[in-house]
Amino acid sequence: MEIGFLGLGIMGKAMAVNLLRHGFKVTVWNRTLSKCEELAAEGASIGETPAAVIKKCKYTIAMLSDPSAALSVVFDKDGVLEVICDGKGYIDMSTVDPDTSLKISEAIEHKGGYFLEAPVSGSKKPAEDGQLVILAAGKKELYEEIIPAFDVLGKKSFYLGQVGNGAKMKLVVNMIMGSMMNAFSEGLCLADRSGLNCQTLLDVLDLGGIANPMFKMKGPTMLQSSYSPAFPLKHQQKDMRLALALGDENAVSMPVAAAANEAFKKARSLGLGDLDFSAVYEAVKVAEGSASGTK
Ligand SMILES: NC(=O)C1=CN([C@@H]2O[C@H](COP(=O)(O)OP(=O)(O)OC[C@H]3O[C@@H](n4cnc5c(N)ncnc54)[C@H](OP(=O)(O)O)[C@@H]3O)[C@@H](O)[C@H]2O)C=CC1
Ligand SMILES: O=CCCC(=O)O
Repeated sequence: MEIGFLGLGIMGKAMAVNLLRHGFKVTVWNRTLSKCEELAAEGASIGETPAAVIKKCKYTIAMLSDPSAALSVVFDKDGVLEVICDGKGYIDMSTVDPDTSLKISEAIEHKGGYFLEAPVSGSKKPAEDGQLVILAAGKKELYEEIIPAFDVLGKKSFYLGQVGNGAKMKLVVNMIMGSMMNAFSEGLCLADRSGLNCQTLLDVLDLGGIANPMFKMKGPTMLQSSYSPAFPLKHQQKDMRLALALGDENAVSMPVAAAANEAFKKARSLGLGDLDFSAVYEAVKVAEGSASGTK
């Protein structure tokens, strides 16, 4: 199967490499074209524009930062829409809002192409290991045809029905995750300020009913103020913002998520947007007066 891949950031690069290593022919494009070289060294072909990739491949996957990037790659000059046609499939795995997905879907189907949204749960390491959780929605036939690739990229795929449901599911999951990360950060601060050992707190948490992989993985690095990005904080804040907008539309009051969003915004204003989202801990520390340097 020949697959196009648009967007070679933290996730896109890991996913494209995985496809190559499992025998797929992959043609890649990235806005910063130099990032394609590493993939070429793994055997990928390079497309000069999104349109060139679509032209060459029956199926193209996109993994882009946010709604404006997802729209730009489809609608701008040399974009997907210029060449997509009957029989071609476009799979957007970026985390965007349902309206963005719908706009892209309608434009592509208007040209005769097929569209699937398929955001993912899981970060850099699961992307490298093919252990993502795929939240797909849209054209069922395309979902069925692209399963061999999803089986390489993920440990489980869900088909959620009409376009928008994948985006909504992803935003709900990340809204919960962002709120948890804030509660965790406040807990670490409280433990520290009240004279407890934070490592002991991590050990206690890990043995109880709220043990979870995120606390286990991020806790030790947070205690070292080490935030090498797996999931950039600016993207987590984008997801909180999009989830809150979904809450607005549905008249769902989400004071916990709103407070968490404020903390991520504060962290961005402190220049932490490109670090891992766990760096929100530094913003929480600033708020209570015990910030340290980050790594
Ligand atoms: N990292 C993670 O743990 C996870 C991320 N996600 C989601 O996946 C998506 C990608 O995340 P991630 O790989 O971490 O992000 P990165 O910031 O590492 O990569 C973003 C990608 O989008 C491209 N891009 C940004 N703006 C534009 C634009 N205007 N036009 C064209 N391309 C653009 C970048 O190109 P360039 O190289 O030129 O900047 C890059 O390829 C996001 O939607 C994120 O929320 C989902 C699950 C986990
Ligand atoms: O969108 C990013 C999700 C990160 C994760 O699931 O660990």
